Amino acid sequence: MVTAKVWVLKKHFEGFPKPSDFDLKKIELPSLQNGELLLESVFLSVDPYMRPYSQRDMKEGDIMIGTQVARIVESKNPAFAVGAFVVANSGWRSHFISDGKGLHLLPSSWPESLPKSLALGTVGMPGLTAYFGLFEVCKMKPGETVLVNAAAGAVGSVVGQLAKIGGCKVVGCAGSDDKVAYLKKLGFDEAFNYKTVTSLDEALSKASPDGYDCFFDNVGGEFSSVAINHMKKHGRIAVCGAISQYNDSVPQKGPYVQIPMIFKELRMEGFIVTRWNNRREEGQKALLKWVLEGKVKFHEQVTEGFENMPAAFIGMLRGENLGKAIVKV
Ligand SMILES: NC(=O)C1=CN([C@@H]2O[C@H](COP(=O)(O)OP(=O)(O)OC[C@H]3O[C@@H](n4cnc5c(N)ncnc54)[C@H](OP(=O)(O)O)[C@@H]3O)[C@@H](O)[C@H]2O)C=CC1
Ligand SMILES: CCCCC/C=C\CC(=O)/C=C/C=C/C=C\[C@@H](O)CCCC(=O)O
Repeated sequence: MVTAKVWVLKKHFEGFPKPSDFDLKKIELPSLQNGELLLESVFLSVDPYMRPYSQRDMKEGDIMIGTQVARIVESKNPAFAVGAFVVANSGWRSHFISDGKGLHLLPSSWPESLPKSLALGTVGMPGLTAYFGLFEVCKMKPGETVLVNAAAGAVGSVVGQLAKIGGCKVVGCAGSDDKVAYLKKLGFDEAFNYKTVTSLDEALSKASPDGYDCFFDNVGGEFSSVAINHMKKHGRIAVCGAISQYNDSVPQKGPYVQIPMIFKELRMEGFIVTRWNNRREEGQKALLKWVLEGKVKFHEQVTEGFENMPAAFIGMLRGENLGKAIVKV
């Protein structure tokens, strides 16, 4: 019998999640039935979506939602060999049993030199979000100017690098000087710390006096209300996330955007990356190639220990991560 450790949502979050909102429990796993496999989580992802989704999809006592890279420990399923690695969507669990549905084997071309945790970040859901958000929603063209916020994060850092590969000028913002330095290292043309600029309006004008063709919005709120006024005519806004609002107990009341939308004839489109689940392989192949060519660089904020999952999650929401926030079991 294998004892699995799991993190449950003890209490729905009110404002920022607190350690006391979580509970660590143990579950005895049964023996495998035919067709089943036993897996152990090796890397787990902590992502912003968990904050709003927990409110919408979970009840108190549920195991926290999330994805992991897991190793197959025992298998009664011929499609999955012991020792292979998969990406699963099984939540905050140290071990779990699966019937194989919803498991994605890591591509056989996955080089030993590359950390398998990238399958949760740059070459996984966040990287695919950047890929499809840029190519399918922003529809960026060479020579255009792209703005991205939360730019030093899992999604934003890939957005900026893909935009550079696509021949664009790239402006990014992040919440610390270290993150800004990282953006410059990644090749962003302009980068600023939105927490320390005296005026966001001036910072956006200085970074691109002619304005922006594409705005990849990860943050929402006040930033977006200002940024929309810096869009060029026929600009496109990809509404990817609104992390500035996820932890609000009382919803923010933003100024209205209709006038710039009309006057500049903007297109603003929200999206969820699962829209392109049928093109997952295409995106992963392209991202893996760019990583191996050194054209897309990555950084992971790795927290050691399953017991530190809540801390890693809260830390990410507070901006403590540079690059993808990962927990190594
Ligand atoms: N639509 C979709 O399918 C998907 C959407 N997303 C969204 O993309 C965004 C980025 O996700 P991801 O890359 O995984 O996360 P990140 O790795 O970027 O981590 C979150 C970052 O958000 C920034 N942040 C947190 N609070 C605020 C705030 N109040 N104002 C401004 N910035 C803040 C912090 O960076 P900083 O130091 O810059 O403040 C923090 O590091 C999120 O909104 C997420 O929900 C992600 C995946 C899929
Ligand atoms: C409930 C209001 C949601 C508002 C928008 C919030 C977040 C956007 C975002 O971050 C979306 C992330 C999408 C992730 C997609 C795929 C998975 O890896 C997560 C699957 C979660 C699930 O559906 O089980």
